[in-house]
Amino acid sequence: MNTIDTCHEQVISLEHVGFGYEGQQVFQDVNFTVYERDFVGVIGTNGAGKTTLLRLLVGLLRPSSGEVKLFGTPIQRFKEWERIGYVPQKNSFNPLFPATVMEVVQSGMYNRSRLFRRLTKEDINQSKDALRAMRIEDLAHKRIGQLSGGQQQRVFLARAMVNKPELLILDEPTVGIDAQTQKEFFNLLQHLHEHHHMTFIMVSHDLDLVNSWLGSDPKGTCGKLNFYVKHSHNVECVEPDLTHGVLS
Ligand SMILES: Nc1ncnc2c1ncn2[C@@H]1O[C@H](COP(=O)(O)OP(=O)(O)OP(=O)(O)O)[C@@H](O)[C@H]1O
Repeated sequence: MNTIDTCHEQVISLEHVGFGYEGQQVFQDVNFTVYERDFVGVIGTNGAGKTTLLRLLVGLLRPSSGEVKLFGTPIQRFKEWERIGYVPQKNSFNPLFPATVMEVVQSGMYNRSRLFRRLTKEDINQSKDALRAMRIEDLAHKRIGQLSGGQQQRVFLARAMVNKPELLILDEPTVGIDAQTQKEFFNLLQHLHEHHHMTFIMVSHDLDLVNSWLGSDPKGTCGKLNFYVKHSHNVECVEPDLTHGVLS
């Protein structure tokens, strides 16, 4: 996808990828590459295949042809899922789900190797930082099922960011979130992209936002999908927390 800048490692590559549901072809022969420190905005009409594309990238769907690679490894052999944060479209918790907001956010820190390990003080500070980034510190001890849809979405975003993933995959992340929080969230994403060596791929219906941030010229197309790409070469911040650059 980003044909100009080859100074960084490949984070995602799709090589001749095809996919269809029960005979209905969604993609054919898709080729693109996302490099470290790219921010990719994916725009397309309803049904164009945006969610399907992201589900292929996180291994929830398998391509019917071609190959998906993450960080240079074919996805069927990829194991380092803690390097990736994913926020699917339209999450919601059953009102009876027993976990608190803090527990849901901290569940983003577990992977197979850490499953039975106690959280360290640093882990706890990191989870508080993610809650602060999404302005939900005051909800930390509430049950997730009792929150509004927009509040729950903020919890999913905090959960995806708690490990400070190298690649963040977002499917219409701010649907249902109020305007002020959306603005703060996009400021945070922008800062993380520009100064924290993170790579992003985000589906959005907000063409104005994508154009104002990533430019009005798509760098690639795949069927009915358009990819807008911005690459960062900015100096990186040394501060480890998520919120230092954007929130007071
Ligand atoms: N589980 C499924 N089984 C069969 N067909 C599906 C399934 N999920 C999606 N599709 C079809 O695949 C195509 C792409 O769907 P997808 O959800 O990826 O589109 P999208 O671009 O994310 O749409 P939207 O903007 O409405 O969210 C659509 O024609 C849809 O009807």
